[in-house]
Amino acid sequence: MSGPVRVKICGLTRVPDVRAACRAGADALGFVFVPASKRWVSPERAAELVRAVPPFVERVGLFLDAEPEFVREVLAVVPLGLLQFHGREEAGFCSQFGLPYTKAVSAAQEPVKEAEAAFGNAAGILVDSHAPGGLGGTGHTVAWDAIRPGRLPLILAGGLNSANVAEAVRVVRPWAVDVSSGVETAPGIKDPDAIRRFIEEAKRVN
Ligand SMILES: O=C(O)c1ccccc1N[C@@H]1O[C@H](COP(=O)(O)O)[C@@H](O)[C@H]1O
Repeated sequence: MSGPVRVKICGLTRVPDVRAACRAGADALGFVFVPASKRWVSPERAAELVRAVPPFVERVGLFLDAEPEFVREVLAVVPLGLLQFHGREEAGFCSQFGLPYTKAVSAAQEPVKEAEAAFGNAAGILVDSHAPGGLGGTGHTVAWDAIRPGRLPLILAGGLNSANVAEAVRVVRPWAVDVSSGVETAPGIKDPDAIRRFIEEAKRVN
């Protein structure tokens, strides 16, 4: 890792939360296009949310075993800059949309090195506590000391919050951290104070 860790706030569903995250210094915002998720947003709703995102804040679309036609439908309506795949997608699938992508892998099931071999053209590997095929955003942490960053930027997710993110960054030294449930009062409903505290805590680690 070099410089302060980057922070992605994921699972936004409301314009005021988008604005609060940007004001607090978020580097990236995530929009969940997974119908079974409580944080699901329709493409039209996501387009409205993305209109509230200022320049230089990355807009990330999260998918889980979606049909390629659905990803294209979303891209036709929502100007995303990065795709995040959370299911059993393979590298060929992930790279067909003309946008950089990150691949989520389960910390317990796939070491980062193996993931990098399988997803060599990814922009980064996201380590989460989810099992492939299952839903993410569980709020469960992963065993940080078992994670060995490889050559690709590593994004650490899974159960992070303002009380544990500084320690997680110190142990793993990721390129970025990603949080959803740790800054919420309910799924999809973000708490501006929790977002602000989370970003402060993450970025204070040298
Ligand atoms: O947030 C969701 O509902 C979700 C659904 C399907 C796949 C991933 C999902 N969220 C992602 O899971 C990680 C960890 O989240 P948490 O901080 O533990 O709640 C993060 O990348 C979310 O974007």
